[in-house]
Amino acid sequence: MPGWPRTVGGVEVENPLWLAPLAGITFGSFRRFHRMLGAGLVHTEMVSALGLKYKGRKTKELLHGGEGEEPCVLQLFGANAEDIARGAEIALEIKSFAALEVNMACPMPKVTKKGSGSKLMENPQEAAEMMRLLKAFGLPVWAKVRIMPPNAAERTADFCERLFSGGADFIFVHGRTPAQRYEGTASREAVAEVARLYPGRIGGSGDCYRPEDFSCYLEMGCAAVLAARGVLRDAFLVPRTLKLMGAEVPEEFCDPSPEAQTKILLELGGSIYNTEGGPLALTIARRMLGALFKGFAGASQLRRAGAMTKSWPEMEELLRNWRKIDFSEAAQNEDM
Ligand SMILES: Cc1cc2nc3c(=O)[nH]c(=O)nc-3n(C[C@H](O)[C@H](O)[C@H](O)COP(=O)(O)O)c2cc1C
Repeated sequence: MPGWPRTVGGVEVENPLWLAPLAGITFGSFRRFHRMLGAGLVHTEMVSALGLKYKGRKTKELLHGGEGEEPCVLQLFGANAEDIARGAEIALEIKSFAALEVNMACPMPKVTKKGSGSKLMENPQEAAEMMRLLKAFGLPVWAKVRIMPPNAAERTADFCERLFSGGADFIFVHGRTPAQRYEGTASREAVAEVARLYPGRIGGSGDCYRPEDFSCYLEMGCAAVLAARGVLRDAFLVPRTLKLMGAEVPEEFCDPSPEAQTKILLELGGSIYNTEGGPLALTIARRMLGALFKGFAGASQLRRAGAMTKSWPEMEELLRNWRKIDFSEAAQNEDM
């Protein structure tokens, strides 16, 4: 992309469109997939610092990644700075990361009731201490926050200032308050207000579904933007946006034929099957069917057939053969 690569938040990146942390989704194969499609940086899903501390095998599996995903940022969640630091220490014994990030944004009760996620926005001292302790690992230290509710004692910018004073190198601001969870509209203006105060140090998140959503955050002063639910609706959102921004993007990622999309989904599913296992391969492939094959004849029948598959090998078989299947009979029956 013109003017890139550049260093943002202490990490060298090819472009400012990055894959967000998504719990249950941004595991290794999914991260590699989106790096291949062009995302400038990827995130792990949020990983429990306490889970790492108590040697949870499942927690450690969340870190698995491998070649082709770099730069990858580790996102941790926890309620106190010591736990976060210990979690980071254990994680870095397993794998290296481009930066260490703390989740101060998750609004879900199972996270906030233990003092983690967006609950940390009510505890700025502990949040800043997390940044301070993470600095000791010599990697860039990042945080992801939400905008403050209107009645809060501090403004979003005040909270960010505390994190920067603690040593934060980069902060993502999601333009929803914790109480909004994932409902309503994200306030880009509230994110931009903070971005204008800290040029180059704020990333934006919230309601990025179309190329112009990403451009808007960048034009308003954000140094990077996160692709989150948007890539679950349109798998090719990032490459299409990059192309519009002037990046060189392989044509097969911008206007992919059904065959090319099938190949990509088979590769992703196969990689998940081999690395993370069959049940996850099936779940993600079903989900991705909704984000692929838009506008092609037989796509809705394929989605329906995919929803009926009971294992990844069955789904694989369907994907290999769907162009040869005559869905017309099924479609006729549906029309009746
Ligand atoms: C299924 C799902 C899982 C998420 N998991 C995380 C997470 O692990 N860590 C985090 O900081 N944010 C998480 N988020 C929030 C996203 O990273 C992003 O900030 C949010 O979805 C707003 O962007 P969007 O409106 O473009 O989807 C998650 C969101 C969704 C929908």
